[in-house]
Amino acid sequence: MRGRAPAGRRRAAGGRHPVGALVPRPGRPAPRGGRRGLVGHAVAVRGDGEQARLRAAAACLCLRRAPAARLRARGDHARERRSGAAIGCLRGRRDGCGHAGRRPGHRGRRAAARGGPVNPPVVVTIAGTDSGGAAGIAADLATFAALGVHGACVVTAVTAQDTTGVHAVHPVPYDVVVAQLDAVLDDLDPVAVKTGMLGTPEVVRLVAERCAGRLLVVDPVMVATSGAVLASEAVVAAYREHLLPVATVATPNEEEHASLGRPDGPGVIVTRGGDVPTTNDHGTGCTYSAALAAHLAHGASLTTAADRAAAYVTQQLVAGKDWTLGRGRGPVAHVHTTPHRGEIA
Ligand SMILES: Nc1ncnc2c1ncn2[C@@H]1O[C@H](COP(=O)(O)OP(=O)(O)O)[C@@H](O)[C@H]1O
Ligand SMILES: Cc1ncc(COP(=O)(O)OP(=O)(O)O)c(N)n1
Repeated sequence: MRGRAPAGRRRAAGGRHPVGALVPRPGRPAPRGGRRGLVGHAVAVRGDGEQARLRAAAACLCLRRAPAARLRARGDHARERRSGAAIGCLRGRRDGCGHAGRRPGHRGRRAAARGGPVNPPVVVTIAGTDSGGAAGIAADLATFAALGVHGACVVTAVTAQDTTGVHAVHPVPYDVVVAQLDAVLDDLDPVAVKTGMLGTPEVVRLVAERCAGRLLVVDPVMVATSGAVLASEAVVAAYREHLLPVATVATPNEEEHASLGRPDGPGVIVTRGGDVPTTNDHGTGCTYSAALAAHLAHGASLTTAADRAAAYVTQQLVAGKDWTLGRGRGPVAHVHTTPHRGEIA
């Protein structure tokens, strides 16, 4: 649960190279050719009450890539699947489409042909760190791991933060954010992108430019639980102008929704608390949007992904409700009931 600060405040809101240098990677393979296009139509979703009510028209957001595109254009999903070409479709099996996830690369296809393991979907979070391990990158990567996707990360800001509040924010230099994003997009080719605290309008624009056309979950983080402002007016304006128009789905809470001018176009889920009685809820918004991105990456429809994300947050809030970590608003649980304890199976 992000803070409920007054509306006005909410809106303000190798080797011989030196440490931190950007080191060119010799012999790096050229990026895979062709940019993916997202075809299909986004889904009209809007929150209107206790939990966002989803008005989702089923959408087929297949990621087009020849030669699969020809099959897909004919709507021949079964043949496409047999050809090993199915990738990132937002209509899950339940919706009759049957796409399960991204197209595996050649190593994945060979492994699959042998009956071996296939690659997990890759999801990248572009967000800030929380030194307390509750929100931001920590929440996102923990949630991705729990939900069976490989998580990559682009760090936009470092925060000194704990259960009592945000004590300092240090934006990561723009060129370092660009370098992280280039590395992940070029090499790992994530099927989905999730954004959290972006920090500056320049980074908001960068993400809009570089990530349009992928499954894009935008959590427009503006204020922390503690009331600390994490986005300026200029960042909010950049969300409206650049990022929301290219998002697959945005997950503002009610205050953020108001700050953004109450967008009600395709793909808006307004989040709002829930029934679990707990004060250990620092990081719920990040966890919810990360879970949503993970389920979309697995090929769930938006409706299904939203339901599963809410169920995941509920489960983790229940798991941590009696914790007494820290002196303030405790973290949503990012641990699980069957942790690996070091035994060899
Ligand atoms: N106390 C709670 N019990 C059950 N689910 C919750 C609770 N708090 C949050 N959630 C779930 O997490 C989502 C995001 O929570 P919210 O408080 O809106 O996030 P934010 O931190 O962005 O304000 C909610 O829509 C809901 O699904
Ligand atoms: C680095 C960082 N990013 C995001 C938040 C906000 O987290 P969220 O889960 O959306 O809301 P709260 O947990 O703060 O209620 C943050 N605090 N830090």
